[in-house]
Amino acid sequence: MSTDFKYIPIIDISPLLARCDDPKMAEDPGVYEVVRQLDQACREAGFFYVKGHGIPDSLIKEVKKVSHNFFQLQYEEKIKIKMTAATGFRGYQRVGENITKGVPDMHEAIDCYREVKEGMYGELGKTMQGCNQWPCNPPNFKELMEEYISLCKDLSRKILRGIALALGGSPDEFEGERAGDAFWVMRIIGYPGASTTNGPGPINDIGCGAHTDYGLLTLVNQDDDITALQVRNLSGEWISAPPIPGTFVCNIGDMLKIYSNGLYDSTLHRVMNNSPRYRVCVAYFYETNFETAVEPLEICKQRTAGAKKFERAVYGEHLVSKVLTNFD
Ligand SMILES: N=C(N)NCCCC[C@H](N)C(=O)O
Ligand SMILES: O=C(O)CCC(=O)C(=O)O
Ligand SMILES: [Fe+2]
Repeated sequence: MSTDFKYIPIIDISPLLARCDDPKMAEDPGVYEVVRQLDQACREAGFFYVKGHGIPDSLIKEVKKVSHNFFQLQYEEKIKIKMTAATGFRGYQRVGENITKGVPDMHEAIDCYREVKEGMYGELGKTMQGCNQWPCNPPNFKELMEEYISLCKDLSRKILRGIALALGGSPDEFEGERAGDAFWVMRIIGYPGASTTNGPGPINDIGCGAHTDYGLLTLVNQDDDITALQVRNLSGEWISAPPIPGTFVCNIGDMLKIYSNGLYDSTLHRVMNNSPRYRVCVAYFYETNFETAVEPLEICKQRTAGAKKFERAVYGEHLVSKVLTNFD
């Protein structure tokens, strides 16, 4: 974020998607217009809504519905897929178990990651080794989520082709060695309603404390009717990202900040569910290849001559250091 934005722009990306795998996509006026809007949104807010994304509304809704149903179960039931170090930090965590900047978050969640097989990524990959743990109800929970993940992955890749053009690169800047074998994370998150935070039990109203996301691009599928996600602008004001039916909220992660040499920032955001109702959000995080060393792109260095140069980082190291400090 580098401005005092007051709202988060909405971008209809359908012209980009229509020409996305055409090598001449950059010459298309419709694509050009989407790229211009992406560039502006990424510079000004680091956040934007996408509509015209092509993921069926029925699937988007179903994913939230089964998530609500899971969180309504008794603790004994949810704990059957408990997240532990032995499962590569995959699975269910209770309210208060996730910690942001030292403070327990008022959310429960199921964390999922791309599968990491034994020996993959050597020593670095060890922390994340494991398979996802899925609730057994409904019986198609896993299948539904895997279908959703596959569509989110494809959509993220396509949005990044637009962002690559916006940075002045070629469309496949974030493919191949950089993100051609993208790692991904998905968090199915539940935020109890505000009234349940009175009396014994949860002790603050921060659903998720201020943080930035770790990778390239996040796709947020949030419940309709509850405004809880807030994004910080340059003056430090918290700007709401209310649900807009038919859209995803997208935001830039730390790896894209580095690639762009700070042209685009990974904007701080937090979640406060002040509504009395339980809120669900399913966040999909599209990342670089696990072992890729991320450094500012040459084209971005030229455009930011003299400005701060960001340090080289390895995504997998960044993720592991976060995962190891996210839980008590
Ligand atoms: N994979 C991603 N980006 N997860 C975002 C979680 C943010 C909260 C976490 N406790 C933290 O402090 O990072
Ligand atoms: O609940 C939300 O709207 C966003 C959650 C989030 O920022 C995250 O999980 O990284
Ligand atoms: Fe986030």
